[in-house]
Amino acid sequence: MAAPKGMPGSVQRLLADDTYDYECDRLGFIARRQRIVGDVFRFSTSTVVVSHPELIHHVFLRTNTDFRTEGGLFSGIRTTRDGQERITESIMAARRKGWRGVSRSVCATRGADFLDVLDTLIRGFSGRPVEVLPTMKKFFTFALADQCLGGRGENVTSIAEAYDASANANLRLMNSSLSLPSWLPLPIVLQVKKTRRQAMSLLERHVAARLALPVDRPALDLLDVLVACHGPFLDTAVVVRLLDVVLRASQPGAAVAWAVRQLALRPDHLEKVRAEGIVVREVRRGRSFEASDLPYTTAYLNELLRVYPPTWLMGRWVHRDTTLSGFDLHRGEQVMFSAYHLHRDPRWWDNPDEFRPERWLGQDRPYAGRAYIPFGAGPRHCFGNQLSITHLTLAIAWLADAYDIEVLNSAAAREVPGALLTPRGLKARFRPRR
Ligand code: HEM
Repeated sequence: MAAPKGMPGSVQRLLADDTYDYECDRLGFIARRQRIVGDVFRFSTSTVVVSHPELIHHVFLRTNTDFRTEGGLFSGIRTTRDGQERITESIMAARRKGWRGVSRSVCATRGADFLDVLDTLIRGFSGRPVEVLPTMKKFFTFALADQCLGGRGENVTSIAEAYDASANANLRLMNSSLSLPSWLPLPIVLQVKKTRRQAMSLLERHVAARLALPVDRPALDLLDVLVACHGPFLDTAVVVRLLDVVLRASQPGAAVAWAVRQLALRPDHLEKVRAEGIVVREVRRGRSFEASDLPYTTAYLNELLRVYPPTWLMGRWVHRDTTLSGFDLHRGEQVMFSAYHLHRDPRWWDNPDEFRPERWLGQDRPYAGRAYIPFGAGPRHCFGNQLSITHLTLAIAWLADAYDIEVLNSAAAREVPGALLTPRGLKARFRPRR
């Protein structure tokens, strides 16, 4: 495929592109290239990186037309063009039904259950050291499975277990930046396929049982919404979509892990979150809730997602030949952009390296232009953003209020920019305060 003419960046080196340099230091590599080359640069013959918020926004807005999100080998069960089209249509149909994540009212009424499960889990460790990231990922997998599939009281535990195994295999695969062909019989590829098949078959049975219920019923969870707009789409498309949704539990899991680390590092912020503890205790007793009831914790979460965006790197496939900022892009190429770097760019933020939740408490947005994208933007922005904001605000407020948190290896827990940005290896102790 011909490279776009005139685009700055590496001219292909013999047998290599920038992959090696990138693999040595992903975050540093992007920052350096952007500084030296500019806001658009070529990473390899088929990949372009953009860093300017307006250009990123153009890509977001032109998704579903010039650009596509689906396209990777493991983004869905079907990799045929036809299958991808159906999945895209299924998602967009659910969005047309008004689904912007799980509705606020459903989130609110389930707040007490959510906190009960979190508290039981953390108390169960009885002050012993906890591996924070896997614990939180697993917790959110169960919380999401409940919210997306279990609104009618079905037991979704075994589906959540299968999802957890599938998510772990998937993350191991995605942490590698190599594109592995799906037919290659490598253990990791086989593991991804096997765990996904297991989760799929449990899910298919769950969906079939739900489809057998009367049609005119109120939507209590995401499955109800997808079933309602199921219409001409295959059941499998619904199932694939659901699998994808619950796999996203790793993202709130990563965000809470960052919160645990950050709260322990900054007792001044911890005290301000604790000052809102009374609200979260009332939620646990059944009071309904919106994130705005906890203004400081909400600001804290915004800052956390700025400095440590779990989806730190996003991308689009070029669906049809087009241009971006005057450069030609060809079908099949990829455009990548980094929320991490955008959120720390001094052109759009004051003192971007400072972790300061207070920047979110003023009347005005604390950034210029469109420089804040933890949940993406445009027609394919995050499906679960409302749910995540609700869950994360509650979880952070509860952990701060109910526990003394001691992080055991803050310096050693590395900022790992794999498929997600995570504090890999973080360990902490939680001691009940009352
Ligand atoms: C801290 C939590 C989360 C973060 C930071 C996050 C971030 C994102 C981002 C940045 C995107 C857009 C990716 C892109 O444009 O390429 C996205 C898409 C998506 N998110 Fe989330 N997400 C979170 C939680 C969730 C949860 C809990 C769910 C499930 C309910 C979810 C479901 C989805 C889905 C289904 C998409 C794809 C939407 C589409 O293709 O139309 N996310 N998320």
